[in-house]
Amino acid sequence: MHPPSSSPHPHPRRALLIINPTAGHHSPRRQAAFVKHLEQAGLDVRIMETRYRGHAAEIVKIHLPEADLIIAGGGDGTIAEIAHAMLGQPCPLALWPVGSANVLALELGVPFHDARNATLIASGQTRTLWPGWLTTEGQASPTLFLQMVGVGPDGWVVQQLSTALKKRIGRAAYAVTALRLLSTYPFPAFETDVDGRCYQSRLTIISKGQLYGGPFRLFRHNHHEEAAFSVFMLHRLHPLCLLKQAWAFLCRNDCTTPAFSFIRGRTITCPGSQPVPAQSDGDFRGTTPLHITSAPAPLTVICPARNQPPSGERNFFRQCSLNIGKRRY
Ligand SMILES: Nc1ncnc2c1ncn2[C@@H]1O[C@H](COP(=O)(O)OP(=O)(O)OP(=O)(O)O)[C@@H](O)[C@H]1O
Repeated sequence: MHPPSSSPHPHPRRALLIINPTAGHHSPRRQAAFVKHLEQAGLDVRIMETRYRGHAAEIVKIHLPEADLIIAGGGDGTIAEIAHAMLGQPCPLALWPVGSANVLALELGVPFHDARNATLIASGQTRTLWPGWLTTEGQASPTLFLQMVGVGPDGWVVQQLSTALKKRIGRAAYAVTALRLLSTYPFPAFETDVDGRCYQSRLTIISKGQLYGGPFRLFRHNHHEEAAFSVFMLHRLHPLCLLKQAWAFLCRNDCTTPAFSFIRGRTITCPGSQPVPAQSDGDFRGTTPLHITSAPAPLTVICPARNQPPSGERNFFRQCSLNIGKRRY
């Protein structure tokens, strides 16, 4: 049913590079060097910089017919915005990961070395991904996501995050904001319905990939090429359950505490009698009630062939992440 997942794309030559100049690791100098690498690899590059949120989608709508491929220069939010505007088109999407977290690029094994990435982009090696499709309360139309959705404290942290702080200290801004959770966020319980089964949760993470918050591996499986998701739910805040889970995590044991669930699902709904904040791919998306399913069409993305471990997994984190990876999803 799904199209072939890994194939070379025929002669992509006219590249449209759409750049978010406010993204965490972008600089004009790095941009000039990257463009040179792309040109040396044989691509004709046209550069367009965004001026505001939503501008990248407008650029795609206007200039897509003149491009053989589009390169999204930014973080996960900009990539998702561009991917949404390209959905259903045969034109492939390449990534230039210059955001703060770049979780999708880590997940897909896109090189962070710009010369190597330019060579990959020119090679036209693609995979076919099935993005997620999120609708939240008050949203006129669904939002595409490529990596994950967080509902509850995760959504609250992204909602409260100061853009200036993120620009100054990068990913650490999430941790600093998260410290305020304990004093400010009420941790309400809310319903999460996964393929018709209903759970009580205080934090729900719906993910296409394995990584969370950068190089941390939370899930064992990767569903980028399937119309499915991994779902993590935190059911209880009982300190003993949390300690038990933390201990099992450190000892690399499986843990049967009822505080957590890892399951797989295709359709997720949080009906929400009270509004609970949600984020997708690092941007605040509103509140519950929300509904998640797969996007109506796949997306062709230039990246290495599958079955390589996520490129961002570092040794220390690999040790930790293997623990949680041993568990369910
Ligand atoms: N010129 C712009 N000014 C302000 N916001 C922009 C601009 N261009 C894009 N955006 C929006 O900024 C949001 C965040 O940007 P982006 O994801 O590229 O970088 P980041 O937040 O540094 O990286 P990451 O998502 O990996 O943490 C995106 O949702 C995007 O739509």
